[in-house]
Amino acid sequence: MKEYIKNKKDLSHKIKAIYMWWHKPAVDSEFLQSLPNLKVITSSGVGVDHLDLKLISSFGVKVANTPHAVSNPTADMGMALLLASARRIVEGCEIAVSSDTKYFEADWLGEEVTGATLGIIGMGSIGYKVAQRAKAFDMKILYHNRNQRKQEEEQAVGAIYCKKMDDLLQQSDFVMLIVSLTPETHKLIGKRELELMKPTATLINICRGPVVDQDALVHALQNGVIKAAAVDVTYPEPLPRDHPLLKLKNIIITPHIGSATSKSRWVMMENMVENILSGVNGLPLPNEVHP
Ligand SMILES: O=CC(=O)O
Repeated sequence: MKEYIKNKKDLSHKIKAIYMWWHKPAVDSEFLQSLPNLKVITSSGVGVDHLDLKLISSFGVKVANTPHAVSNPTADMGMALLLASARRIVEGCEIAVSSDTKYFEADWLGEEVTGATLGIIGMGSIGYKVAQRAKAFDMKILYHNRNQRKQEEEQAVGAIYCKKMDDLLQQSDFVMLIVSLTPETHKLIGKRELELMKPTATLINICRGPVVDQDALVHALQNGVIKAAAVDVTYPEPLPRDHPLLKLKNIIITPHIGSATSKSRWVMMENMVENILSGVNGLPLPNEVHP
């Protein structure tokens, strides 16, 4: 795209808005300088960790995202990973299709989700939707968040606030990560945090790979520090084919598909169009993200 714009000087002056589809194109100062009349950048999805918001704002350009498109399907994905991990669905599928029928005789058990404790780290809109789903499974819900939710919101899903993340880690059977990736949340879960978790617990990550120290996770899964993990995100994506996580039986890895539903893609496109139309017409952006 950069090359295209460089070769089309007349066009670059006409561009007022761009949409970014899954973090592309890369936006840096050279790119911003080449588009002097740019007013708005709208990014697909909710995470904006790929954008330097301060830099973009210094060029007088606004940024918007599409949070409403992704929250339901990503919450569904969190529950899908939780259930799949607890009931060992992927392994079970391998057993069912295996030619080795001896497998069927193995003493092979999963964990019950009903009544188990779910610890949600990051109680934004996706986190809250996970809590609504978990309530229907009669799970006990703990959450850690920068700000405590309103009492009526907590009561509606039966969620208990843990001011200290450590308390949540120590008490949960399933810990689900749903935070934005920022300098504060980079490697939020490392060796110390994994060691605080129960040896029977499962870590689920549906936000961003670098929120977990992946080397520490490999060590924890190899040595029974925690029981299992289920992650929709890693670093890098995809993992190199010889990565130690790919060799483990007690992890489920999916290829960053939290919002990958046909409905979500439609809503995303609609929301991006709304953001662009508002931005080029000088109106407030429906989903502006502030630096
Ligand atoms: O990863 C997906 C998103 O940021 O929406």
